[in-house]
Amino acid sequence: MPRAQRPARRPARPAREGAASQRGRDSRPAKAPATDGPVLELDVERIAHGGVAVARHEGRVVFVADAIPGERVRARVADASKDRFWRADTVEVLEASADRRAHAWPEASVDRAPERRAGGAEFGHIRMSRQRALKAEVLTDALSRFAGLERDVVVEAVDPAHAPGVDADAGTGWRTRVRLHVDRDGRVGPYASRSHTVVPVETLPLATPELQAIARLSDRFAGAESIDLVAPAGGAPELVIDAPRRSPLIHEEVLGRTFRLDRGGFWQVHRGAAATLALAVQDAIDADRFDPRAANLDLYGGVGLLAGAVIDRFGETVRITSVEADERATDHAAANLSGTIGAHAETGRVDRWLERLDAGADRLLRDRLARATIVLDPPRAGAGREVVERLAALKPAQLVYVACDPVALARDLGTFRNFGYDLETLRAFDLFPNTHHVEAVARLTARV
Ligand SMILES: C[S@@+](CC[C@H](N)C(=O)[O-])C[C@H]1O[C@@H](n2cnc3c(N)ncnc32)[C@H](O)[C@@H]1O
Repeated sequence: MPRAQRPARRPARPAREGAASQRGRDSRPAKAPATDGPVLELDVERIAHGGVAVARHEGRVVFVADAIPGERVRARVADASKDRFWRADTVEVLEASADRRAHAWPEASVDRAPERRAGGAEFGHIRMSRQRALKAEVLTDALSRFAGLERDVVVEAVDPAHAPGVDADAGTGWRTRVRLHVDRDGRVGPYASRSHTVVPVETLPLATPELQAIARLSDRFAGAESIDLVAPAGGAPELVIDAPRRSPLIHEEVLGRTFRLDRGGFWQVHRGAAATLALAVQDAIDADRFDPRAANLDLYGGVGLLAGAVIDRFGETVRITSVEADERATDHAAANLSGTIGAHAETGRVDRWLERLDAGADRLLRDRLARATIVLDPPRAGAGREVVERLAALKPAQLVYVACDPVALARDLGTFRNFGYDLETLRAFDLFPNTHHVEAVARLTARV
């Protein structure tokens, strides 16, 4: 039976986002978009990073929401505060793309006023194959602009075998974590796009069927701030009112491995994402370059998902250290990897941890690092120049970079190139159907 829990006291607000994305990076502006801006007729040219498309009005770039490249739309200007570009929301489609479809989440549809559209499904009006093609374009464009790499990318759908309950054709039923917000009247819903306005909803089609069943969307939660819905693979779905900072343990199961974690801790959101990424990392590692006795690393390791994937591919003799900033997650990683003698989990910020490693490494350790495979899965901002420089200086045999932001990935690949590491393989996955988000897994090796 699903359980509903309420802590005795209101906790500090956890640093997590709304329904649009739940990977722990916040890009919401503080203000609600204008509702009285001018309406423009626009020819939509191409897709941009961030789920909007590019059009032009009197020479100025206008980023348009809820449009598809090739369409002609009427769009209301929501933000004209910048000289270089404006933001606008489609209010009417004058010439529709052949790829336009009825929105996967009617409460996010262009039929509603922009400020009443549920956020978190900004590609829901686009056919699935075109959604993936647009995500591929964004990735290709970012690689070209920020890394100087000309490369075509295919965005792969999640294998249905790893995603029971997910409707792959509609891109629905996949979200195992949903954060909803509560308005002043106690009504519950996601924020509207780019705002803090709560949009009460009656449906949550992107959520897994078990979360849809327990969501209590017509209830009033007077005095509460947020509602979290969590559907772990290894237990009952839960509805949590105002999640406490310290949350109880849950279990996730991935390809025969069980992971324990905090209910409020980081975990991949799509029902099939953890398996997809574990397999993709296994696949990305070049076995000829892999040395189980080397000082292998799993950076930004969370509760040890990807270290576990490395061990599962290469066996229990693997030595690997998982590094993660969150102490609770590190504790779980230590427990989750405890079956492997050579696996360790350490708490630390990757930049500082690498600095200490570099300062203290003797010749033997440097040799083990030079034979290492380093997996890194940073948050949305990417690893950044300092971490990339430090990693390249260790001269590892190969790196496997898991990325949830195409521009951050491309920037870091550009830096890696400057320090002698080239992109060898790249795959991309549609782990966030009906949103603009895309995940990529890249292998880098030293230029010879
Ligand atoms: C995208 S998640 C990946 C987690 C894990 N690889 C997985 O797939 O479950 C990024 C992780 O990095 C951690 N993190 C964020 N910034 C960090 C930093 N500077 N140093 C170490 N860990 C960090 C977060 O707490 C989070 O667990």
